[in-house]
Amino acid sequence: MVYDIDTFYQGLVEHGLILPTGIRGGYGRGAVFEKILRGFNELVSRTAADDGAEELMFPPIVARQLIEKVGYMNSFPQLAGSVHSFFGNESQAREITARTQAGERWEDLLDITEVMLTPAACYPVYPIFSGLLPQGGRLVTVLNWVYRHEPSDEPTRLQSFRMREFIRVASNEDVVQWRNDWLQRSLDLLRGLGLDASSDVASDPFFGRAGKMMAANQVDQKLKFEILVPVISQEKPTAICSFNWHQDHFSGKFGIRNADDTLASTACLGFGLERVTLALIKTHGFDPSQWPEAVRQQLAL
Ligand SMILES: Nc1ncnc2c1ncn2[C@@H]1O[C@H](COP(=O)(O)OP(=O)(O)OP(=O)(O)O)[C@@H](O)[C@H]1O
Ligand SMILES: [Zn+2]
Repeated sequence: MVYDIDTFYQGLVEHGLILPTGIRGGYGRGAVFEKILRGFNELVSRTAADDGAEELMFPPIVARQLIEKVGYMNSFPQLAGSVHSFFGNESQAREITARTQAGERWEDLLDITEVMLTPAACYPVYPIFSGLLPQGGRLVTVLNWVYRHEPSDEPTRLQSFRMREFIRVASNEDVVQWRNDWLQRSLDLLRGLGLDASSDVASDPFFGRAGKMMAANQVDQKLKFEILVPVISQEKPTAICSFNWHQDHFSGKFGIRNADDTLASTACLGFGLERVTLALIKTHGFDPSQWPEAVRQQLAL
């Protein structure tokens, strides 16, 4: 297999799988790309069918207060996306028109709104767990568009993409057991699609010098695992699925308690749906009609 970012990108464009928009990491997705992505998402749903996860849906915006409360701006300010709008009067509106027509900067005429773009599909879920959990805790699944400010020419690094997540809230033991089970289940699922998947301990891209220590701590405590598949490089495989154990980070902030009144623990796992789709395309080729029959069947292609 040859790994070259430009050739891969060109191939994706030539086969109509992705549609350039002029935004780095913001290309459109063609019908075939979407069919693969949805096929995979449904395969995940079938795999998890007996778990009885509650399926919830949120818009791709979150309350600014939620972002502040979970400390996102301390950890990942470089990735944040903030929504601003216009609150001014007639003359200020005319000023915007004049400046945009003159090619001048105009954003100082905007103000922040009450919302930010959702950085991870699981964030809106934690506040709804507040209070006393039922015996055995809860399991929720969500699919959402997320935003991260990391413009790049790599087709696997997007500014906006979809995450299919499962979020478990329960006692420490139950949450860790659930995470371990799903790590193996996800590996089996991805290998069953012919992907060269392996797992490893990982860390989040925390900002700055203090962030380096947080990342080291995360690795030491094995709080984050990733499943990796070679997509744009053999030496540096791409994370297509992540498992995060937050311990009592969210439970403490939102007052989430187990049925026995102890502080709960949370964990989430997220499939990066575009990355899984790209890993399948890289592995099996640009034309899904030529993919192995067993893979086509599982994805209902
Ligand atoms: N820039 C990106 N472009 C495309 N896919 C991405 C990008 N960043 C992350 N992903 C995908 O999303 C998955 C989850 O990302 P990440 O681990 O950062 O979020 P998370 O597990 O929800 O973390 P947390 O909830 O703790 O913020 C990754 O495994 C990857 O597949
Ligand atoms: Zn998550």
